[in-house]
Parts: sequence; C-alpha cells; structure tokens
Amino acid sequence: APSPLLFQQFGSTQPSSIGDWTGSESLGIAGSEAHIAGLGGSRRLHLLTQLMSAEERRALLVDLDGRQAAFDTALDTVDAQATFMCRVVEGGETMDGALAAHVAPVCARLQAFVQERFGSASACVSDVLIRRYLPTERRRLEAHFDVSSFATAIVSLSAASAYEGGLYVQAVPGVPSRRYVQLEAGDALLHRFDTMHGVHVPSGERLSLVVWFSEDERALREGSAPWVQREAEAGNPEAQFVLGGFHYRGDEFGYGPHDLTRAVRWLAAAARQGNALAQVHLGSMVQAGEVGGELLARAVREALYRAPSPLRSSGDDSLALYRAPEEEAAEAAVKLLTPTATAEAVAELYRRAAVQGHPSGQLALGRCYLSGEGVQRCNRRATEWLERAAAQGADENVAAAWAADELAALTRDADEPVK
Ligand SMILES: O=C(O)CCC(=O)C(=O)O
Ligand SMILES: [Fe+2]
Repeated sequence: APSPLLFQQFGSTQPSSIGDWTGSESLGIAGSEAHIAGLGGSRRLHLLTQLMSAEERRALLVDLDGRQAAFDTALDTVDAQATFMCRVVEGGETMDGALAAHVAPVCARLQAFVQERFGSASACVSDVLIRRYLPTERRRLEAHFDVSSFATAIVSLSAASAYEGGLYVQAVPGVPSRRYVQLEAGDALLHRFDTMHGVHVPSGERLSLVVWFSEDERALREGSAPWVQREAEAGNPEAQFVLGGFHYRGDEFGYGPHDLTRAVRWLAAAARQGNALAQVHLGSMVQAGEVGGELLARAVREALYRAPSPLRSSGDDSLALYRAPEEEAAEAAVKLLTPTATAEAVAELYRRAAVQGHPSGQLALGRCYLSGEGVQRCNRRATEWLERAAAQGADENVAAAWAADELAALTRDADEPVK
C-alpha cells in the first residue's frame, strides 16, 4: 500500500537574495499529507545555498583548530553524552568574542532571512553554537525538537564528501521516516520548533554551526516562547505536543508550574491529529494511572473519538466502540469508561503510534498483546510488533533495545520444556 506520509520533500530551487546574500532557496516540508492540507506553514523547511563563504568558513575553522578546549565535554541534556559543542552566544550573551566575530556576517544574513520569511521583523539571535561529530567522539544527536526556538538555522561547515549521513529530518518518530538533508559546505537548513530532526554521522567528520532565533528582544530577555502556544491554538499538532510537554514538566519557557489538566488537553489534541509522540505519551500516562476520572474520560474522547485515525492498521480492530462516528455515541461510551475500556483506549493510542512507525508505540503495543491488556492476548501479534520495534536498531533507540529483550525472553520461554 502507498504510504500516506510524504516525509521530507523539497520543491524546486529558486534564486533568492536577502541583504548581501544571493544564492538559491528551496522550500520543503517534513510531514504527512493530512498535515500539509491543514497547515501550510508548519514543519516548513528552507534550504539555502552558500550562506557562508569558503573564506569565512576557513577563518572560523582555523581559529577553532587552534583552540580545541573551546569544545565542551560536559554532559548533554538530550542524551547524556558529552556534547563536543562550542558555545559562541548563549541567551543573547556573547560567550566567545573571537568566534562571534567570525560568525557575525552569516548570523546577520540568517537574521535578515528569518525576519523577512518567518513573520517577525524583530527576530533576533538567541544562541549560536558549533558542534563537531568525529569518529572517536559523538556520532549521533538523537531526534528532537528545538522546543523553544522561533527559528533554527544549521549551517554545514564540512564538505558533503567528508562524511556519511549528517543532518536528518523526520515526519514521525522512528527510523523509517528519517531523511537526510544534503548540505554542501556553507549551505543552511532553516526550520522551526515543530520539525523533528537529528544527526547521525556513521563515518567521516562533520562540523556544523547552529543558530537559534527568538521572536523578539522581549521573548529573548524573558526566556519565553509564546509562539509555541500560538501555533498550538492554531491547530499545529507538533506545537500541541510540545506545549503539552511544557505543562507536564512545568516551569519551562514561561509556561508555569506542572499542570496535568493542560498537559492532557494539549496532548489529547495532538494525539487526535495523529501525533505519534503525543499518542504514546498520553497512553503511558493513562496506563500508569496518572490520569483518572473526568479528565481521563475527556482525554479519551478528545484523543480517540473526534476523528478516526487516518492511519488504520489492518485486521484486528478491538476498539470499534471508540470509532463510533457520532459524537452522541461517543459521549455515552465515555460514561462507561471501565478499567477494560481504559485499557482498550491505551492500546488503541499505542496502535495509532505503532502503525506510523514509532518504536515506543510498537514496543508498548507488543507488550499489550503479551499481557492481554486492552487487546486479546496473542503471541503472534506481540512478536510481530516487537520485531518491528527491534528492527529499528537497538543502538538507535532504547525502545528497540527493550523490544529485542522481550523477543529474546519469548524465545527462551518457548524453548523451555513443558513441565
Ligand atoms: O549539528 C547539527 O546539524 C544539528 C544540531 C542540532 O539539531 C541542535 O543543536 O539542536
Ligand atoms: Fe536541534
């Protein structure tokens, strides 16, 4: 069957110029058809050529070579590995004057572009850093959202021939939707907080310049990200997922303390639109008993009833009840949220994420089939989903590693003589 996901697509290349920069631009998107139909602006990608000249890069790299200590070997917040990154500007404050001077021209070009094309004439640079990916050091940056960035630019400092892999964007979690972006040295990819991306450099050496923008001086000063809420309210599912996370964790980017009701509301809205991360997050919250009573009923109604999933799995639909199209039937069913119905709702959330390729969804659904929680126990289906999760690679993803463990245990059990 043809995939409903378009993943990353770039349109034709157009000549473009802003300020002192002339080059070419292509517009792209990392997302699904449904997403594109509803929301033209989100997950939008801009690929710009030759934002940084060869001389500018050379001067920067020579300076960096002379000062290896500029690279940070402390632990990263994303994956607890050393970052091997060098901070040039942080929260609008210059950390390294010499490096800042080298990157000032490219930052000015990028700022002019963001101001003109991202809808804020007062957009300003908040953070600038340089990352390096070397064989003996870091090779990967896990897939993530730059959750608080109004706009991000990634400028490649290495020739495309110097390494394999590089920067990728992906429409949904999981390796299958990953697409590498071909960047020549000096080229830039611009995206927003709603594009999931990461880095994998299986061989060779790569350096990148990363520039984050805030919407204006005020947001930069406050450390706030009001654009996330605005986008969430406009219906952007990635923004809804990110905002749900802010409310769930609390005290991030001006969004106040932990607020379970708001977290559930936004995660359910994102889940309803097919956001696999939100589906799994919400499912695991419900499964862990963090959400109950009226809030649980509302979450299930919001996340599962309103619209049927565009990505149906084939075959066993254990949750026909929740697919009743009429809102009235839905209301009635919510009143009947028994432990069994709750377990079915959890399994259905996992299923919707699993069919999109989210390894955590595949693992969680496989476990449901093992235990019979929310679905009819079935070792064959459990094995199928665990195999799909495991196939994504244990070194890529912790869910894949756990799925492999579950499979190994299953095989062991099957081999044991019957007593
Ligand atoms: O190094 C890159 O190309 C991307 C880095 C990145 O995504 C980040 O620093 O948030
Ligand atoms: Fe990033």
